[in-house]
Amino acid sequence: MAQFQPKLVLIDLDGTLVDSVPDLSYSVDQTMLALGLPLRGEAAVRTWVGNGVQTLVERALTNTLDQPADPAAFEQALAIFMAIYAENTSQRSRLYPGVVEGLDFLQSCKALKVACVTNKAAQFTHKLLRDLGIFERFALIVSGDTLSEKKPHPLPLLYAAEQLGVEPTDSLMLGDSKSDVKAARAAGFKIITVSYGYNHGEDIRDYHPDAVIDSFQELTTLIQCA
Ligand SMILES: O=C(O)COP(=O)(O)O
Ligand SMILES: [Mg+2]
Repeated sequence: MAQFQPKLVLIDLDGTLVDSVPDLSYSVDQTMLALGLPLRGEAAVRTWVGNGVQTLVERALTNTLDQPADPAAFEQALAIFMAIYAENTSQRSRLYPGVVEGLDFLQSCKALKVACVTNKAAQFTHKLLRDLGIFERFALIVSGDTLSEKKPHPLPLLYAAEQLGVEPTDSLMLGDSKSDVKAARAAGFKIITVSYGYNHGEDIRDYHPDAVIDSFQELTTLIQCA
């Protein structure tokens, strides 16, 4: 990708800023234990994260990526998971190496706005960002339950751009999954993905983002301050 001069960078949360799977898989397994179901383990949960809390619970219940769960069992499991994850949102989760340096670089660009767009529900998004010390870094946070649609729908990206007064053609999404690529393409944003995140067991390169980075520190070579 040629060097890009965005006026807005939207950053995904799970798998991009934060390795949140240790807390998510702990909470999934505690939920399974409470329901008398087999534990699912961290490797499976890693392939299930990225489409919001409800889809994660449905996948955990069915032990599949795409089978529907029984509605009553789902409601029960969701309530248990929400209570456990509320108490286990951040203690096992970590910022990926290079994230702080990358945010420092983006925030050194005076004309650049930085926001967070995640499919994670707002109550968990805010707590996780606060507990890891980066809540104040974002001009706007759009969570999975902020709007009527989540990524891969373009609405959260278009909403953020509109709120911050930037055109989609001047905007860049930074994410880890095919939902981020699809949302960015549909919104008319550029898209850079990280190689280390969660993409349902698939190689993110197969979705043809504009660039793939191994660390946020590589942003200094890809992005020019406008
Ligand atoms: O699935 C989730 O809850 C969040 O996923 P995201 O931060 O990668 O959008
Ligand atoms: Mg993600």
